[in-house]
Amino acid sequence: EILLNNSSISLLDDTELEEMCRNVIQDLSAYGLCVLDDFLGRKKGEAVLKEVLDIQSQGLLRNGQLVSAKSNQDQRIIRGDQICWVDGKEPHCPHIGFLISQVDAVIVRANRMLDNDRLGQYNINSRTKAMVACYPGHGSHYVKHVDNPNGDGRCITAIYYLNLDWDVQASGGLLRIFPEGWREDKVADIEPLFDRLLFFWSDRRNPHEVQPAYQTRYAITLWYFDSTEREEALRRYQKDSKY
Ligand SMILES: Cn1c(O)c(C(=O)NCC(=O)O)c(=O)c2ccccc21
Ligand SMILES: [Mn+2]
Repeated sequence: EILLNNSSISLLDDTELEEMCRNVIQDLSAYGLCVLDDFLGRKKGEAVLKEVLDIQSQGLLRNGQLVSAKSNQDQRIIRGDQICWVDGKEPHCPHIGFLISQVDAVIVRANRMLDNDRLGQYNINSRTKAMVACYPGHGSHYVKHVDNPNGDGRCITAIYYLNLDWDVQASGGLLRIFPEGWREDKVADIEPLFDRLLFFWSDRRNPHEVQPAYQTRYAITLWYFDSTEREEALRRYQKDSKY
């Protein structure tokens, strides 16, 4: 995992950053999720997209390992996603690195703003590498799951979407979150729109699924660790911490 450096420089000025973090904290506390649109702006967003397309054209995306699913009768392909991990320092993807630094800046600041150094009950000081994901279309999807069901340390999932002019009616690919505590019939449907940044608690509060996509669907995901839960998890599973 990667330690956050508290000096992540934000594109935003301090007031704007403070304002954005207040919004993130409020929404996470109230709904368990937060959507920020136009996070980088069109130009920088397109530069990130171009780097992802380059990664894909170089064949660096590997087929997402099959999820050992229970007896789901008709679902032949459990997941058609293709992924690769990027730490953002690589010379061939400076803009992905820039995106990561901007998300880090929000998390670092938000972590500092609330309850003397804690985001809610968390203290975040590290994260995973960035997972670049592509759903190739043809109905590729991701079954309902929880990112961190067993306390592996991950507390916030951050997903940045890269899909220009995405139309869910035609192309599917909706992220449907089933937030714990919401009324039975209430779900959060998030469209994977270009330059959209989504935060949500990574634990059992947010089961979610990616509905079948019929166009190529790109996203970059970062998972942020709570230091206490992470230390505990590393003690428990020293060997196989895959991040
Ligand atoms: C490809 N992909 C995922 O797309 C999601 C996920 O929940 N995505 C939500 C989304 O893209 O809106 C995952 O959670 C995930 C976890 C491990 C490996 C691959 C994974
Ligand atoms: Mn997930």
